[in-house]
Amino acid sequence: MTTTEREPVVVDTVRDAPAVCVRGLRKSYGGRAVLDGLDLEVSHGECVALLGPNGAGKTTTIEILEGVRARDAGQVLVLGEDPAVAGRGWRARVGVVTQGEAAGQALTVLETVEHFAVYHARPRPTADLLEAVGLQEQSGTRVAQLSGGQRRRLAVALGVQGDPDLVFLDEPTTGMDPVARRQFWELVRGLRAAGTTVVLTTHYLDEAAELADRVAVVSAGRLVEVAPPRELGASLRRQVTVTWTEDGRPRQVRTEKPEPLLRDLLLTHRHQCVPDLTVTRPTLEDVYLQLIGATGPTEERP
Ligand SMILES: Nc1ncnc2c1ncn2[C@@H]1O[C@H](COP(=O)(O)OP(=O)(O)OP(=O)(O)O)[C@@H](O)[C@H]1O
Repeated sequence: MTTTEREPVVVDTVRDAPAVCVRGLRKSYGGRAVLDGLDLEVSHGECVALLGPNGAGKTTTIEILEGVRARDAGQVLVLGEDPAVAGRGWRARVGVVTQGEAAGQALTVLETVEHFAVYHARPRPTADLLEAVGLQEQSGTRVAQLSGGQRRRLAVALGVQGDPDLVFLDEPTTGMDPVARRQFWELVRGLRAAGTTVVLTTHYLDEAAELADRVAVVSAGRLVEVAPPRELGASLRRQVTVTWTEDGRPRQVRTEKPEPLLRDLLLTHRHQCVPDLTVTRPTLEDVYLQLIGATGPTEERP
């Protein structure tokens, strides 16, 4: 090869495309818009948590991405294919944990896991899977006799049994006790470490902060904001809330620069104790509640 010749640049468009790409997604039920132009991108190997109030459209979104619910409009690509028409090869690469029951009632946990193993080309070993979700001791228990949290664990086991490239988890830890939740978090971290893309919905802010590279806040069928948990609502986070009691009444001021207010307060009180003075920055929960418009107005200072 001469110096003027170049290696051809090969662009693998499927590999370079995001794992999930959603543009202008719309869905109505009976004329009522539930998804109103939602946009979302998830990179390969990323974990994105969808957060939003009840009825925001999270499950509808995730079911459209799984290919089990039809959309009205918008573009959707999951692992480079449109889920509405993707075939068996695509399905084998996508794991799903729904909010509903994943298995029949009469079989034992072990029988259930082994029963579903035949649907996968390379199923994860049953013993590993039961250990990962903390169900070893229940392997001989019938599904009908499992607690709600144990059933969620079984659903998670079945969702990741085929070692998928991407897994959708719809409220995976609802009903789990704190120990089971932490076990589940470990399982998700293990999936992430193996390069699996994870899209999950949750109502637990600590779970989103713990697991997600980015949190996508959905409200009224639109994406309000998407950012790493620590950066979510950056402008809101700069706001400091100062509270104190004045003439027996609680006062609250939100400001980006609390110093002048604090100086005024200290001067007014002649550098004595300002009653019930607190100075706080918003938590993830505060930011989330503001993003979805669930908190009332407070006094603002520039
Ligand atoms: N099959 C359906 N027919 C009619 N309305 C539906 C249907 N499925 C969902 N909805 C409505 O669409 C809205 C969004 O529901 P969705 O389940 O997507 O919300 P969500 O954000 O997942 O809520 P939650 O946090 O409570 O699970 C809700 O008002 C719900 O009642």
